[in-house]
Amino acid sequence: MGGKKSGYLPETPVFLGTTNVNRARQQRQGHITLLIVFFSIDLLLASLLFTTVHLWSADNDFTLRGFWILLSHFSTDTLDLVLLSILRLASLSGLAYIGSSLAWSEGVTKERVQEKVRAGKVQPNTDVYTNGKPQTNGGTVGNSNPSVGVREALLPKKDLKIAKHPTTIYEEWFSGSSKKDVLLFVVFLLCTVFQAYVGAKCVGFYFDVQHRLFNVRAEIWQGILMGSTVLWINAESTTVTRVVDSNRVLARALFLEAKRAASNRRDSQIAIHSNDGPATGQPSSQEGALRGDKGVKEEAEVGQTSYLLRALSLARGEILLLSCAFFCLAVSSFSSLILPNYQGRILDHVIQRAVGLFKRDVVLLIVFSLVTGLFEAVRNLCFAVVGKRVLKTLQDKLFTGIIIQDIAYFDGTTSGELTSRLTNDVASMAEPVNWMLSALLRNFLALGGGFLMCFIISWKLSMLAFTTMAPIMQITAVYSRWSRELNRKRYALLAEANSAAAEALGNIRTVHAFSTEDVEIERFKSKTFAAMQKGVRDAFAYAGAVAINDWLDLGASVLILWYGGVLVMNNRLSAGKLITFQLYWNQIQGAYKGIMSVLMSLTRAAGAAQRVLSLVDALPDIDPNAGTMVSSLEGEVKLEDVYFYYQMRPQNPVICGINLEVDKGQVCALVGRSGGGKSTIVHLLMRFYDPTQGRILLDGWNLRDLNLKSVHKHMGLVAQDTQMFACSIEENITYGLPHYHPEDVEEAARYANAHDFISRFPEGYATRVGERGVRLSGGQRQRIAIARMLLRRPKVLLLDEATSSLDTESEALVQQALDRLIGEGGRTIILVAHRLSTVRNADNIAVLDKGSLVEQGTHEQLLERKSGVYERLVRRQLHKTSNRIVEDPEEEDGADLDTLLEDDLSQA
Ligand SMILES: Nc1ncnc2c1ncn2[C@@H]1O[C@H](COP(=O)(O)OP(=O)(O)OP(=O)(O)O)[C@@H](O)[C@H]1O
Repeated sequence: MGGKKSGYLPETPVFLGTTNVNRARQQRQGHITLLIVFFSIDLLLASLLFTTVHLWSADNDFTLRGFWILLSHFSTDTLDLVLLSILRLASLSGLAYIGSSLAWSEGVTKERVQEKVRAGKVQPNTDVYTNGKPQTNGGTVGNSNPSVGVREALLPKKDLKIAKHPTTIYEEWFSGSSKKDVLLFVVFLLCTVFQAYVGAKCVGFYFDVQHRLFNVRAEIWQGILMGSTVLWINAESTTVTRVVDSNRVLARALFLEAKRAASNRRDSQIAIHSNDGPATGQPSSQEGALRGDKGVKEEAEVGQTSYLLRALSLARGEILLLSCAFFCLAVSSFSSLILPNYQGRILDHVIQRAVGLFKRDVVLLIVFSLVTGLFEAVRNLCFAVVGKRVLKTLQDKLFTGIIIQDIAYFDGTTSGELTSRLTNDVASMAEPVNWMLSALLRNFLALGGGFLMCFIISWKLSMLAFTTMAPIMQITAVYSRWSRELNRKRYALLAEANSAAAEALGNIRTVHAFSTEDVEIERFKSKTFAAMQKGVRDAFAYAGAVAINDWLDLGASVLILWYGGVLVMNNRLSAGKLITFQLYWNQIQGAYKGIMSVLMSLTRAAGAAQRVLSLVDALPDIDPNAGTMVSSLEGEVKLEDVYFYYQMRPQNPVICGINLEVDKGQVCALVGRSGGGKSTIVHLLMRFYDPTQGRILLDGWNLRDLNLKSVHKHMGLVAQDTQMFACSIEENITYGLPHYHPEDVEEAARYANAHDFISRFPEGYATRVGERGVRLSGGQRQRIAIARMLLRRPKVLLLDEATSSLDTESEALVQQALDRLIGEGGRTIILVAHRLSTVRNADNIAVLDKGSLVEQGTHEQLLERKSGVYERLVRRQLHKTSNRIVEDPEEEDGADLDTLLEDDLSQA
């Protein structure tokens, strides 16, 4: 971690927000209360069952004595249920309490603090405070010992007692997540055992046949008790999970609050210095973060529900196709729901040898099968078309989302990472949309219909079979949560692999020149290997979850056949009905698995969706469409007390309080040693970034208030590294211009000394230049860039060392073009100078060093200043050149000013 930037340190400790802490505490209490309410109802129902069956049905003795007699005679069936309810109340509430205590401690362990700091989510200088005092070592929290102090700073005092205890005892050998997993496993086990027991008890319950009224009532209690158990098992585990998970809520609340407070403070500090309104976000050098010009942005978490809603909103335009799909879905679901009914009936007809009915039902079965198949096919087609269209919309939206981001965002990411988002993530996100909507709805209908039919056939059998449903749901929920997190990391690793590949391929010549193919291959392999490891872990967990679920499924089938067989043998159910029930049960299983597979795809897709949607939703801080439109520019440029640092190096101020004025039509040369901030000024003038402090004025207007797109129409930039597109020379010159005359293109090319070499190509202006212009020489690229800029006739010209990387001949040609341009007048030109000849002719020469303006004036004025930096520079240069044999008159002027200046400034 680097040193601290005092400007960002608040004088008083950050207030951690008791509101959030209280909210989290209330949430925890709410969960436990809910749990107690659930179990109290459970206990009440079990007691009512006991009372109904035994107390009121026996001899109607309502006295305490009668109750006591009954208690000593009761059947174990009902007592068991009462005791079970008490046990549930005690054990699961206790576990929930332990869970919540762990949550408090986990929210603030040093690992979490370090994790946050490492992830750049908490700025060590601004967010973490020891005993209410800021850390003074410039952010050592991330790499040394944050100690209990951090925790103390993060928690209100009375909560520390709970927090410290489990943390200090188990911290070293038992991580928070393991504690949570063990706790959840215990809860799951208890719930499953309790529920299976209640199911078996209720179904095999003994009733006194002489007391029918009481028996009916008892059946009702029993049904409610069992039915509610099915629901509660989920409610219980969900509640406990959420209580345990509230460590996230807590930690999040705390950290967010800290972050917000720090950010607010920073805003107010910046606002004091700046006339341009407050900045937001966090300055951070964190790679790959979502950032705008004002700092890192919080990426909203995309869960399954929000993903589903977003996917649906993307398909909004397809309402006609969707309606058709839904209609087909309704028809096919209804007819497929009827099929098992006919299958069971056919079997009963076979047993009863009813030939007429048998034939009729077979025909109906065929008709319903055909209808189902036809409507299924149309439904699939409609959804598939919707899916493809959604994919396209998503790709377009993401590319738009990426390209409009602030330049600061691209400083912190790589093109490989972005292409990975555009390809892998978009595909992963959109792939389930192809079939997800369809599968989800179809399976939900099949599930609901199946449930209904099962209950109609035999509610007792249904109750028994459904005891396995809740544990299956629980396992699936746990797996999906875990898998989502894992897959998010896997996609991040794949993106890194993509980045590594893109970087290596982009610099393929350097790779070959240095023979670093093996290094690059290893780099790529290490990322794909890590991603594969995560994928394999996911596969194992998936197989485990599926295996347990299958066993539970099979268990349910055995229960159905066992208890159903008993019912059939007692003539309380026909064999056909049992088969029908089994078929519906299979349908429910299939539908449930279908829903789960959709949910798992959703889980995977939600991870990818987060990476896609975060960019789709993120608006740039510098909005190119906002602000006052500019129809024409005079070209007066002014920098007023400008400060700036790049986000990727927030500790390193690049521009430190520069004031500079360039009148309209003037030529201003920026000179100075390498890394002095010359190109940065050009970037600020193009508004690639906004100054951290101070203002840039264009014709007296604050650049921030002007519409950037309209400003750029009047500005031209020839950058150090010329950027070409893989298309023809003509397309490169006319880039971004909707209309142009071919003669103008040629004129611009002539002016830029490019026409001759272009004409020598067999295909002339139609010659394709290759990726990034690889089929052209550096000088040729540079001259095409100048022609591109000239064609737009800009009022303000920014030339950033346009001849820096050229050989003497190309340099002379490019320089000639530039000199002609400068000599022409009428344009404001700001150039980062490389050659003395250009500098000498400038109206104003600004000498920059370490981000400050150390000297400025005309060539003559600067020379008059005896022992000024510039004057010494020129003197030294003359001395140097006089000791050389100068063959080329160009070369005399072309002595490298930077090198001379550098020497000079270091001596000064
Ligand atoms: N995108 C960036 N992110 C972080 N730091 C940057 C970035 N671009 C430049 N810098 C740093 O800012 C400082 C000024 O860079 P700048 O390119 O403005 O210098 P310069 O005077 O134009 O140098 P040269 O003459 O070598 O081009 C340097 O220390 C550089 O390392």
